[in-house]
Amino acid sequence: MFKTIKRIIKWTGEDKKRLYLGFVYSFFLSILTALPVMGAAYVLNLIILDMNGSQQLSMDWVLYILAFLILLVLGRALFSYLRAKSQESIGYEITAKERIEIGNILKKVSLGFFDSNNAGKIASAVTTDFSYVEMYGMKMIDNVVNGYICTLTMILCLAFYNYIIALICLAGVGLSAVFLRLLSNRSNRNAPVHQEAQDSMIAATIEYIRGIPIVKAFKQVGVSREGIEKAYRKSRDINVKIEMDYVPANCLHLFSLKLASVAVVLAAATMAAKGEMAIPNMLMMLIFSFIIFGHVESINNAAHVLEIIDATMDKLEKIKEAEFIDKNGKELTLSSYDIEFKNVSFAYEQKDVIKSLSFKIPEKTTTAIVGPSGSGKTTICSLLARFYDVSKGSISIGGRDIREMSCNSLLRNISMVFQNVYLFHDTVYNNIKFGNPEAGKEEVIEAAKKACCHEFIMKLPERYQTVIGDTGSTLSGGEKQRISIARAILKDASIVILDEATASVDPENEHKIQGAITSLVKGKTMITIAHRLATIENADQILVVDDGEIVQQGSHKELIREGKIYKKFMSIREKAEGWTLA
Ligand SMILES: Nc1ncnc2c1ncn2[C@@H]1O[C@H](COP(=O)(O)OP(=O)(O)OP(=O)(O)O)[C@@H](O)[C@H]1O
Repeated sequence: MFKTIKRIIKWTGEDKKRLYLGFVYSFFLSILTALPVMGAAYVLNLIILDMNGSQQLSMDWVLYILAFLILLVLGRALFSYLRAKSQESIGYEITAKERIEIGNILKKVSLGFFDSNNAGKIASAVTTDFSYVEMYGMKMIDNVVNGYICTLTMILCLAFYNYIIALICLAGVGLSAVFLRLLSNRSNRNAPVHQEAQDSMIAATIEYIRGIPIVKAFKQVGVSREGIEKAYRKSRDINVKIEMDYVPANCLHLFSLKLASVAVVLAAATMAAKGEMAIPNMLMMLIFSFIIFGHVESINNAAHVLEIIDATMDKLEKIKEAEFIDKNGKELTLSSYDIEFKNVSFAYEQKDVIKSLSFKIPEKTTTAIVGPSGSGKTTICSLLARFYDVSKGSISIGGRDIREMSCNSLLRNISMVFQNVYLFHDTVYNNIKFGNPEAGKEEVIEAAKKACCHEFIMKLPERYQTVIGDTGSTLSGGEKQRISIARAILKDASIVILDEATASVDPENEHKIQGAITSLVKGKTMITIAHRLATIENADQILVVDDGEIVQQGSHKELIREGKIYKKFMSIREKAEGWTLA
C-alpha cells in the first residue's frame, strides 16, 4: 500500500509540491478537528464545576471560548478547502496528460503491438482503469496519508490528557495495521485478476457492438450474445470470489478497531467512575477514539483501491515501454520515389508470411499486386508504410532505407486508401481535411469534386458540416470510399497505396470511384492490391504473389504469355466480371 502511495507521489511529477502542501493543510486540519472537541470538554468541565459550586462560571469567559470554537470550525472549513484545492485536481490533470501521452505512443508503435494487446485491454487501460487513478488516486492518498497524520495528531492530543487511553488507541491502530497488511497482500494478488476480467468484458462488448450488423444479417443474436454473457458472468464470478477473499482480513481489521474502541470506553469509564477522570474529559476521549478509528477504517477501504491503482500503473507502464517503431528515425525529405524491396522477409510472430521478396517499382508507375487470398498482398503494403518492420532485408524509397526515416516523414509521402474505409464520427469536411490539416475550405471542396463526392455531399442535410455516424454508417459503401479517396487526394502524397474493393458496387458508383481514383493517382507512384481486370491490365507492372513469394512479374501481356498462376487467376476474374480475354 505504501509502495503504491510512493509510486503515485512520484507519478505526480511537478505537482508533487501541491500534494505535499495538501499534507501540511491536513495536519492543521487535524489539529483544528481536535481543538473544538478539547474546547467543548473544557467548557463542559467549567459548567459542571459551576453546578457543583466549586468554581464560579464567568459568562464572558464562556462566550470567548465559544467565539474561539466558532473560529476553529471556520478554520477547519478553510483548511479543508485549501487541502482539496491543492490536492484533488492533481489526479485529473495528470491522467489527462498521461492519456494524451499514451495516445501519442499508440500512434508510434508497430501494429504488432495491437495484435498482442487486444482492443479491450488498451481501451480499459485508458478509460476505466485510468478513471480509478483519476477519481480515487488523490482521495486514497488523502485517506491514508492524511488519515495517519490525523490519527497520530489525535493520539498525541490524547497522550497530553491520558497516556493509558493514548496507548490503547495506539495498540488498536497497530493491531489493525497487521490485518491491513494481510488485506493489502490479498488486494495485490487480486487486482490484476479483476482487471483481466474487466479487459475481457470490455473486449467482448466492443466485439458485440462491432458485430451487430452481421449478427442481424445472420439472425444469430443468441450466438453472439453468448460471448458477452460469458464475459459478464466470468467478471461477476471473479469479483464475488475476490470480495469473499477479502472478508476474513477485513473482519479481523474491523474487529481489532472495535476491540480497541471497547477498551477505550471501558478504561475511560473506569477512570471516570474512580474519579480519576472528569466526565467531560471521558466524553472527549471517546470522541477522539471514534475519530481515530474512523480514519483507520477508511484506510482499510483505501488499501483495496490502491492495489487496483497499482495494477493499473503496471499496465500503463507496460504500454509506455512499448518500443516506437521509428525510435531511430530521422525527419528526411525525399527527392525521388523509386521503391525497392531487397530480399524482404517478414513473420507475424512465428508465422513466416513474406519470404525473401525482391522487386522494384520505378517512380510514377503503376504496380498491381495480385494473388490468392492470404498470399501476403496486404502485408507487402503494410511493410512499405512501416506498420511493421521487416525481419530480414530492406525496403527503400528514393534510395533511403525506410528504417532511417521517422514514421511522420515516411507517411508524409504515402496516401493509403483501404478497402474497409474508416470515417471518424465527425463532419464530412473534417473527415476530408484529415488528409491535410493545413488545407483551406477551397482545397477541401476541390478534392471532394475530384473524388466525385461534392454532388452527394451537397445533398446531405448540413452539406459539408454533416456529422457522419459511427464509422460512416449514414453513408453508402461507395460514398464512404469516395470520401476516403478525397482525403487521399487532399494529402497529395507521391506514393499511393490502394486496396481495391472486392465487393461489387453498382455500375454508377463503380464509374465514380474509378474517376476518383484516376484523379488520385495522376503523376504518382501507385501500388494497388488489384481485383478489377481493368486495373490489372492497365498496370505498368504486375506482381503475382503466392505464399509470400513473387512467382511472376511483368506486364499483363508478358504474364498471359507465360501462363501459370496468373493466367488461371485472370480467367477466374474474367468469369467473375463476365469478360473474355482476347
Ligand atoms: N496481424 C496478423 N497476425 C498474424 N497473422 C496475420 C496477420 N495479418 C495477416 N496475417 C496472416 O498473414 C498471411 C498474409 O495475410 P495478408 O493479409 O497479407 O494476405 P492478403 O494476400 O492480403 O489476403 P487477402 O487477399 O485475403 O486480403 C495470412 O496467412 C494471414 O492469416
